[in-house]
Amino acid sequence: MKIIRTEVAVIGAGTAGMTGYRAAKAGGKRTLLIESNVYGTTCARVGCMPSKLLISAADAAHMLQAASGFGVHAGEVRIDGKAVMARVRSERDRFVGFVVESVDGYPAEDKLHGHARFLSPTQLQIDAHTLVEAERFVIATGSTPIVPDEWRAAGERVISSDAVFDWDDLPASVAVAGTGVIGLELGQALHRLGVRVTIFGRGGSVAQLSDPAVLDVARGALLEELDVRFKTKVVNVAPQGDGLAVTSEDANGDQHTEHFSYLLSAVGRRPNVHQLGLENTGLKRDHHGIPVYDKQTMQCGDSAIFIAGDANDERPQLPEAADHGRIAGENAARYPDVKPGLRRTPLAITFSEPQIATMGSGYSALCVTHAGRFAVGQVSFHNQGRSRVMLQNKGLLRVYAEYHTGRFLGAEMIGPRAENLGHLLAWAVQAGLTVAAMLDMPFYHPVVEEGVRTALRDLAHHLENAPAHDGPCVDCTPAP
Ligand SMILES: Cc1cc2nc3c(=O)[nH]c(=O)nc-3n(C[C@H](O)[C@H](O)[C@H](O)COP(=O)(O)OP(=O)(O)OC[C@H]3O[C@@H](n4cnc5c(N)ncnc54)[C@H](O)[C@@H]3O)c2cc1C
Ligand SMILES: NC(=O)c1ccc[n+]([C@@H]2O[C@H](COP(=O)([O-])OP(=O)(O)OC[C@H]3O[C@@H](n4cnc5c(N)ncnc54)[C@H](O)[C@@H]3O)[C@@H](O)[C@H]2O)c1
Repeated sequence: MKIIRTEVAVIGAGTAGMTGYRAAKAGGKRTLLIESNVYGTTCARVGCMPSKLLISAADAAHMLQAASGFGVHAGEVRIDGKAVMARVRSERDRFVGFVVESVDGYPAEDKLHGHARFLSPTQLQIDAHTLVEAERFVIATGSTPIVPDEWRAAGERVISSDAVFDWDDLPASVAVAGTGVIGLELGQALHRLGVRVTIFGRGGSVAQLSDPAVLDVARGALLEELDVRFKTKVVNVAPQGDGLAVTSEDANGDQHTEHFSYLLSAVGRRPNVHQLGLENTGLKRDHHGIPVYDKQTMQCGDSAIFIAGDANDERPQLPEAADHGRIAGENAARYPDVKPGLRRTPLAITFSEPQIATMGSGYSALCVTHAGRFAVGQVSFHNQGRSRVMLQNKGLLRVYAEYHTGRFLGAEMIGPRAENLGHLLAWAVQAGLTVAAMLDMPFYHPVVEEGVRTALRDLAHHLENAPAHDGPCVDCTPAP
């Protein structure tokens, strides 16, 4: 058995791990990056980038059909599934290539291939070939799509998002289980590319939304275009011909069996913390098996072990993986003198159409932290000038602010250009702006941002009716 001694060992060469590796090296420590699979990251290989490539193809197909609303007729629309998937794969490979090129640039002695497992708080076993002894560790092992065992038993036509980007043609039909981010992004994209798609949601949730009013509008907007069956569970999956028989059950208990080429399981992702030997580290773990860690430093307890990216399941998104990785790597190098790193205002975007964005504190969280202490303003995009001009006048934006201080707290929306409005509003939250200060900012004409102004004016109006008995939040607002 080979033995390697190092100062920092980083487990996982995804976005969080690569960022953590670079930060620990910049902190002057001998660092080893351990990866069990191929290099290239989830984001580039099977995540953000290939999914957005598929969505862009779907947008192109949709634009041709939507053009008739402007009196512009494109003629017969033909979707060449092989060409669509060839572009998805070749552009994906290009992005993966950049990542692999970066890893190729790391010194050979800094890289080790194999599955890492803790034997003790200072030792890792790598497959059967190497023992790594390190002073400090960064766990950056990512997450894995959940495919329930009873579905998996139906064979290889039950897939996760990982499989979609390796298709060399578009299938005839796909059942999607889950109305989360992946279910909606991929389900809508496939539908727009001519695939027969049914999306099953066991409840009424839509992506990351929590505000009942926005959820209501979101469900309506999706149902106008897509076959989404809310409150309907997939109860049985069985092989049938070259596809699957999928049986679902609605809220009345009525069952329905339909044939699909594939079942795409989009019911969430599980952090990769279960085959890591964490029981040998002495770390305290939560009920999901994730080590209890500090969200500002990424440190697990007071140990020399740090956890970053999807592995800690806090905000499983690419920008967070990079931030976590940097903070974890810097602190691994600095240990025991760890410091809080920069955590940004939460921002999440679902690339459906209409797009969905949430930023700052969401409605359900505010109902707990600010019960009775926040006001709500809103705008419907139905009659919003520029949105109507573009034939994208669907959606609702709800904005939240604290009574008395007028501090802007967050927003949830489905609507046009949500990826852009989401950034604008997240920056306002992080800058600590009040609603009055936001309304002092420039707004051009005619722009979708005028819709934001309408919502903020509505919010300012509601802030004037602050309940007299309630002071500002003592836990979260600086003293006057
Ligand atoms: C379909 C899809 C679309 C997405 N779209 C977006 C988007 O548009 N925007 C966005 O912000 N986010 C998006 N995400 C989320 C984003 O991709 C992830 O949050 C991010 O890539 C996580 O990075 P990571 O470094 O934590 O994990 P990863 O990149 O998965 O890296 C973890 C690495 O650890 C390795 N590993 C695991 N266990 C071990 C072990 N024991 N030993 C050694 N190595 C190990 C794995 O092989 C892997 O290479 C999407 C995700 C998916 C699935
Ligand atoms: N645009 C983006 O930023 C983006 C895109 C894709 C993925 N992601 C990340 O990947 C993560 C995982 O995405 P996801 O869509 O798999 O998870 P998710 O948590 O967003 O959604 C899972 C959905 O499946 C439902 N569900 C759970 N069990 C079910 C069952 N047995 N049957 C039917 N439905 C069931 C849940 O209620 C939920 O609505 C996201 O949390 C997100 O952070 C981000």
